[in-house]
Amino acid sequence: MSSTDSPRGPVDSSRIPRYAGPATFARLPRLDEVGSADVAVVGVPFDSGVSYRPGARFGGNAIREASRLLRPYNPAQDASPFALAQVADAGDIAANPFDIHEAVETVEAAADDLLATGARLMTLGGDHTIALPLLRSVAKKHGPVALLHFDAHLDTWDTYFGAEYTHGTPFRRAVEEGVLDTEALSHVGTRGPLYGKKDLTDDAKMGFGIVTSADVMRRGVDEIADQLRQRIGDRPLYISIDIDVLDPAHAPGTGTPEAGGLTSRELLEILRGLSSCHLVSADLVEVAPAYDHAEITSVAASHTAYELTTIMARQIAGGRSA
Ligand SMILES: N=C(N)NCCCC(=O)O
Ligand SMILES: [Zn+2]
Ligand SMILES: [Zn+2]
Repeated sequence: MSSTDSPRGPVDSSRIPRYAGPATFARLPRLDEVGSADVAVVGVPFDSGVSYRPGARFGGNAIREASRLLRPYNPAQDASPFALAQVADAGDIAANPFDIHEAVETVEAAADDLLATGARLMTLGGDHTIALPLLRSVAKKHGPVALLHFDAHLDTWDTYFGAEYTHGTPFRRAVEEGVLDTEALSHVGTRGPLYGKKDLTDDAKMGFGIVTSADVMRRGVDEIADQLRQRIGDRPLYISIDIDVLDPAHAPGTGTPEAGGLTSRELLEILRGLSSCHLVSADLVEVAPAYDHAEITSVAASHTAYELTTIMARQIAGGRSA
């Protein structure tokens, strides 16, 4: 978007029924219709890194479908994100489903290209493997970034079946590669059985702090958001959200569900509490629509991506650099 143009927003659902036409995120224009964007919503239909149920390759398009009902004004953040910044749907990155190493390279290169245009990324997965190339790309631009990782799982395991790139291992690789600022790493919503206590000690050695889903329930969303904000400070922040951070009642459509998770209300409120953080890009992964019911999961995901997009748009409008 050139500085003189105002952003092109979503299709007006009071004139064209919201269920008409092909789905883009929030009925926004495609990136090729607007030339460039401040926030690029991009899909990565890739799920060859999963350890249990497959199907997250269909997540991005399910979120786009569910996002038809989003409206332009976000009262929770008192902002009209699509008027504050040009947000556009950049389509999908074509990652090779039969070669994980090649797919990881493809995602990194495509993210590099989008970031080089000055856009921030709101990536719709895909499985959690894709966080690694996205973090590599973001770190090339910003240096090591703070990470807020919302997930039932740690995803700092070493390998599965000898494979280093899987959906359970991206954040260990990211720490090893130096793309994360190890002073500001937090998991939020962690719960469920582990392979052993060593999973936790290894994770702590990498620098991660853990806010369990029980912590969120006991201490409440405001206190948790305050604590996270303090840890992040002014650092460039990347937020990675695995939809399985939500309880299976709120997100049945995912590959490795664990009981006892966050409500969608808790997740959305914690994110709103982070609106002053310097959010440089974000991903939302592990939506697997084949296990969903009545779009429960993809509706929650669409609202989650909307809050993240709103945070980025407000900062862009406030003059904060990408
Ligand atoms: N859903 C993600 N990203 N990871 C789960 C890996 C859990 C496991 O297979 O042990
Ligand atoms: Zn997970
Ligand atoms: Zn995960």
